[in-house]
Amino acid sequence: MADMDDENPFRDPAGSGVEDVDPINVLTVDRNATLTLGTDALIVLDEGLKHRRAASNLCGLLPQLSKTTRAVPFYNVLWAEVDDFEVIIHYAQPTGKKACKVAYINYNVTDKSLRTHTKRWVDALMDRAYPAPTKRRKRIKVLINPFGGKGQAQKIWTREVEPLFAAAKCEVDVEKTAYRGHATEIAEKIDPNQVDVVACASGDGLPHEVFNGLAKQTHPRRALRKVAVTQIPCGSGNAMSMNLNGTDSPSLAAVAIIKGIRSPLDLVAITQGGNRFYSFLSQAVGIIAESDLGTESLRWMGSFRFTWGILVRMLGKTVYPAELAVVAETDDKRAIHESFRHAVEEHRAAISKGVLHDSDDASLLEGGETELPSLKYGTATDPLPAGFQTQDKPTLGNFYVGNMCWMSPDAPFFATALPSDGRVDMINIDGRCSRITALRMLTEVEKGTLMDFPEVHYQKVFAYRISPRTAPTPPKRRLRAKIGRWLGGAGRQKEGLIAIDGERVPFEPFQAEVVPALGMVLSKRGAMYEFDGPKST
Ligand SMILES: Nc1ncnc2c1ncn2[C@@H]1O[C@H](COP(=O)(O)OP(=O)(O)OP(=O)(O)O)[C@@H](O)[C@H]1O
Repeated sequence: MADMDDENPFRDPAGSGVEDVDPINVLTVDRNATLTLGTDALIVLDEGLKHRRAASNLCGLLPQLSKTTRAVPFYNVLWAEVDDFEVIIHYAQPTGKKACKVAYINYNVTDKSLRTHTKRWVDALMDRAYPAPTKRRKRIKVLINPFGGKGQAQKIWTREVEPLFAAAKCEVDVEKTAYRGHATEIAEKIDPNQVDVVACASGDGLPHEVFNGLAKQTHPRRALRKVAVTQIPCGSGNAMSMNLNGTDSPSLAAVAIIKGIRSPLDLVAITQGGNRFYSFLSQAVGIIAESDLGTESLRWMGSFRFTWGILVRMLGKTVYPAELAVVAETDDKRAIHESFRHAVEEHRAAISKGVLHDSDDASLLEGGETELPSLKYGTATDPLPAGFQTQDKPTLGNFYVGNMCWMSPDAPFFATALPSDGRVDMINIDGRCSRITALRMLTEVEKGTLMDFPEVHYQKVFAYRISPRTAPTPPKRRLRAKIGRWLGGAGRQKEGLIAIDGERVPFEPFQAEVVPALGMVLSKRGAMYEFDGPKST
């Protein structure tokens, strides 16, 4: 894809390959204009552009524009068709670094002998705009959470996203969520044969509900495998879009969805008490859960409340005691980096050979396995099975488990996370680590190098059980603890917090196990997140 290695998907590719082009790639539309299929982009060469622009040139006061060519990366091309002899191209035009809008190119082919060539040329443009295995004209069920983030989801959808989906001729069906849990109910009833994609105009709460709704269908495995879950970032937490669309801009995310490749995603089966559900993003006990869920009274701070919440608790050396039992693959950071690098290289090789497959697993889709896989390690209330390594952690500070890399726009906590490697990445940090180190960690998170701190225990994990306890406060420190809680926004909080995909669950033991490739998402790259790996080892 044109933008695979580039932050800005709308760059004009340098050297788009107009020299030495095969005549089959050139469409002469009139005496002065040609459209050429370059290496990465459509090249519009139009002598007329010069004159047209000159006409609005404020009586010659502005310097004459001489630009007669422009390049539209194939990634930006949303649709192309020919109607009689009129060639119509819809594309996403950048409007600054973090947004785009629909624009059009229209030309009449004047030479009537070119009918067959024109048709072939337009087909070839569409093939480049949607290289295999990208599906065209996706059937998208859009769910809008009118209260997500700053309550702008409806407006964002109408102004920024809907026109792009329409220009790409996607089939769209829109529904607003009316209450908590509504997205689960909708997803439970979706016909997987009629819907390719559920796009959640929301934060990470709706995708969580949609995965769990699909998991409640009569043939859940099939539904989870067929319907790709995506996010149009409109919430306060937009991690899914950061990881898969590479952006938290709604319009750029819309293009990423239009051009997205179906990619399997591991889901994490969670059991707690009698409940069973799936997590797609993260589980947190302690500082992260508290900074996310326990800072409601600090909403006036905007997104800074998370950082503030973490700072106050870190500086107060807050601990969250728990018993932790883990089935891990490894905690050797060098080996983890190494296997991540290997996965990146394999993926690059697959792209350069053009062997990215569409992830439609025929055996699952055609009447194969349709039920949810049974739990390998039982539930949180069963006796702990063999194979779990148990440790008491009386001074645990941060327990954070991620299935994706980015947890927020500046925070690639889990630098080596992969979408479907059958493992989750687990971070444990002792709450007594020095304040200076804690501050350094906070500032290093954005580089993706948190895992390299010796104080950070980092593991690749298949399953775990955590049983958190409330830390007793020694009588002498009660006042200090109270002030700390108040400063951190948790003045009225009575018990500890657990966040799963950013949503609160009861403060009780839970067990988690990775179910490889159970879910389906759309991604820009296939089997990788939009993160180029940690900056050091
Ligand atoms: N109409 C509605 N009224 C109230 N809650 C809703 C409604 N629609 C969806 N929700 C709930 O809102 C929660 C948060 O949604 P979402 O993740 O989209 O927004 P957010 O702003 O990122 O989240 P948060 O409020 O957790 O910061 C979800 O659990 C969802 O079930």
